[in-house]
Amino acid sequence: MSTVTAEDVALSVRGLVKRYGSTVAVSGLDLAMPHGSVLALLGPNGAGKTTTVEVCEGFLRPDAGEVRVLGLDPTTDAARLRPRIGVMPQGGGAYPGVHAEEMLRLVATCTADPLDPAWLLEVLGLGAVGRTPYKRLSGGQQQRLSLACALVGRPELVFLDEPTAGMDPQARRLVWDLVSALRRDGVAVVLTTHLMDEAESLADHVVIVDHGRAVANGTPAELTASNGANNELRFRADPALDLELLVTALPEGCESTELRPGEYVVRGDIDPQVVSTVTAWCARHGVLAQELRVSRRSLEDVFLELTGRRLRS
Ligand SMILES: Nc1ncnc2c1ncn2[C@@H]1O[C@H](COP(=O)(O)OP(=O)(O)OP(=O)(O)O)[C@@H](O)[C@H]1O
Repeated sequence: MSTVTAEDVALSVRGLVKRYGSTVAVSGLDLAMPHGSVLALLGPNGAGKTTTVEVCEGFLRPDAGEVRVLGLDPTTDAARLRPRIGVMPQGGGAYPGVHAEEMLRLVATCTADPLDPAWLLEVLGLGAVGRTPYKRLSGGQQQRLSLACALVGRPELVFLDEPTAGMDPQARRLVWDLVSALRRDGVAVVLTTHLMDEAESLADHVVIVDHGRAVANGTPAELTASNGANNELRFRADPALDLELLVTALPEGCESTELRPGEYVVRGDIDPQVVSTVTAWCARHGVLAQELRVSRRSLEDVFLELTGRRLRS
């Protein structure tokens, strides 16, 4: 039987703990991803995503646990690892007076076999602003420049911390296409995002993090299909329907909730019989069910179920 070694996976994290004083930012996190795949880290504000990424990038020292990036320890092997990874930090950042192209060329000189900076700027739609100082670029342009800096050294693994935050839909699509192209070329991509559609359409594997721990782990399809209840039936009607009464009419295992006043969901094994039972029950009680539809649970539904609806500070 063959053994999987740290070199066989792009990233391996076991039992990672990171504290800031009395704050436990990461509390025993495990991650693993193969080469040429996209891993999305999702989680509410303060869940520990950026801290995890910064430990993997070698910017923070872990308090406990084992981290291997491309088979190397990011703390002790930083000099060997840096040329092989790309980093797009949250919010970017640069010397305000530096021109976009100047900055990318500077980063390119630090790498062994860089891509052509002028070509990369064109690819990212920044060809026309190459001579523009960083501080005069729009937020979305600064983000794209930051992405260019992460990619110019032909990395084997890229860390993208909220790469499309603040981008317009066109720029976001461009970044999505780029991430897909990187993956096709065998590059591993670790992505943190608050955009569920971004994770759903890009990621091979999703880890939902809360309070520094993984609370769910799987492909987007696995996560949205968990518990065998991968469909749900939604409808709108007058608020405060007697759902206990509705549930007694439904097959065992189905449950119903009023998500917001007048917005209902039935979860369980939604088959034609359940749809017929709900509509018949509504008809019997004089309820007009509007916008009735059966759909797969979204990643956002799963995320909110696991991490709650309470706003994080
Ligand atoms: N330098 C720091 N000093 C002290 N506490 C910190 C520091 N950086 C992060 N924290 C705390 O660690 C916890 C995890 O923060 P982290 O930035 O890793 O979360 P996150 O999941 O990336 O959040 P967001 O989605 O808001 O970016 C939070 O409680 C945060 O306040």
